[in-house]
Amino acid sequence: MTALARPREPGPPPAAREQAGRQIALLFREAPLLLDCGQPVSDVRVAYHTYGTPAEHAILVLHALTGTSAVHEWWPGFLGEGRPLDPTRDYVVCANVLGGCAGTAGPAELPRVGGEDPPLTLRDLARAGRALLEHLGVRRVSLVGASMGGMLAYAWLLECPDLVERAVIIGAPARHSPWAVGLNTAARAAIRAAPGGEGLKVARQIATLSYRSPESFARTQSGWGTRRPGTADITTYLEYQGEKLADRFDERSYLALTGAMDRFQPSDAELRSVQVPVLVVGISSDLLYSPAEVRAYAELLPRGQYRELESPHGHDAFLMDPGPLPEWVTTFSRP
Ligand SMILES: CC(=O)SCCNC(=O)CCNC(=O)[C@H](O)C(C)(C)COP(=O)(O)OP(=O)(O)OC[C@H]1O[C@@H](n2cnc3c(N)ncnc32)[C@H](O)[C@@H]1OP(=O)(O)O
Ligand SMILES: N[C@@H](CCO)C(=O)O
Repeated sequence: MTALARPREPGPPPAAREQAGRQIALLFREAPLLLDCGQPVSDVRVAYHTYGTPAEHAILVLHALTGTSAVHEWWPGFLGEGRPLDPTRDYVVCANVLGGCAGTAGPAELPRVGGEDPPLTLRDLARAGRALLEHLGVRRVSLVGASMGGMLAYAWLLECPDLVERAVIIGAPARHSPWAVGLNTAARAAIRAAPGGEGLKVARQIATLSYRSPESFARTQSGWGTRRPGTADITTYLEYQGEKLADRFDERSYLALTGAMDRFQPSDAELRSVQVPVLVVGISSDLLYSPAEVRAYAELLPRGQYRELESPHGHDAFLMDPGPLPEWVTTFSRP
């Protein structure tokens, strides 16, 4: 990998905002975390939020690619009394993933391999999450994950079958298709070609197109010149989304996490070994992970069920147009 600009001190990127209620655990002090690449890592910092009263059973929320542990910020409609993640009856836990940039140890704090950031795997991320659960005294979990969080739920099902009671996987495949790897390849190439933030902006523009749909943008961004004379609204929208991500996210985390998603390639036989009930939700207009692709993985799971969220807004419908999703999560995620 070409050296990326903006070398900085270990820790979250300067732009990362402190979040209310965020807690930090220092894990792997006595026995190191052994990454799948063979590197041991000690003293791993994990940032997390909890909601509700500590209990042996938790609902573990697994966030998407650029997400954080602050579920109340990015999924407010799902968290609260009477909602799917109800702190008056559930113990809800969400941790920023290993390799992320919202408080948990990111690539700059992990050992380099061959002069590069370590090739993290989703199973590494699950093992780091498992250590947090042990730290919190949690013995059984229901998983709720969307997008990268949904792929990470598949990794948890395979890596920690003794802990997982059930899972809700939203808008996620068990393996990345060539299409998904290709989109990430272009995004990473943009970051490497223009390190220091400019490439990350382009990566976000590419990703944003894959997170929505032609109909979604026809409905919301069909104007011209609303923000800048003579310029299509979709152009200024994508530019703005790129700026916003570059302000809050770290390019090395983007490379690490998209790489971890791409290299997660469990076999059909592994997926057929999953013993717990799993609700898999596809999104009707998802261009990144088609509903047919998502459904095919549900059908490999012995106790998989499939439902489809009808929305014109594409992959990000789980954030912007969830429809009946809260009800589905409520009925499925509790023991
Ligand atoms: C599951 C997870 O972990 S996700 C967590 C990490 N990700 C995030 O926190 C971001 C999640 N949010 C999103 O991705 C989006 O907000 C969505 C998909 C939920 C909703 O998308 P949208 O309805 O397009 O709203 P979005 O917030 O992206 O855009 C609105 C912003 O774009 C601006 N905007 C809208 N149209 C234009 C335009 N044509 N040109 C320039 N700017 C524009 C608005 O002024 C607004 O600005 P603001 O953010 O400063 O208030
Ligand atoms: N838009 C969300 C979901 C992408 O999968 C994110 O940025 O994390």
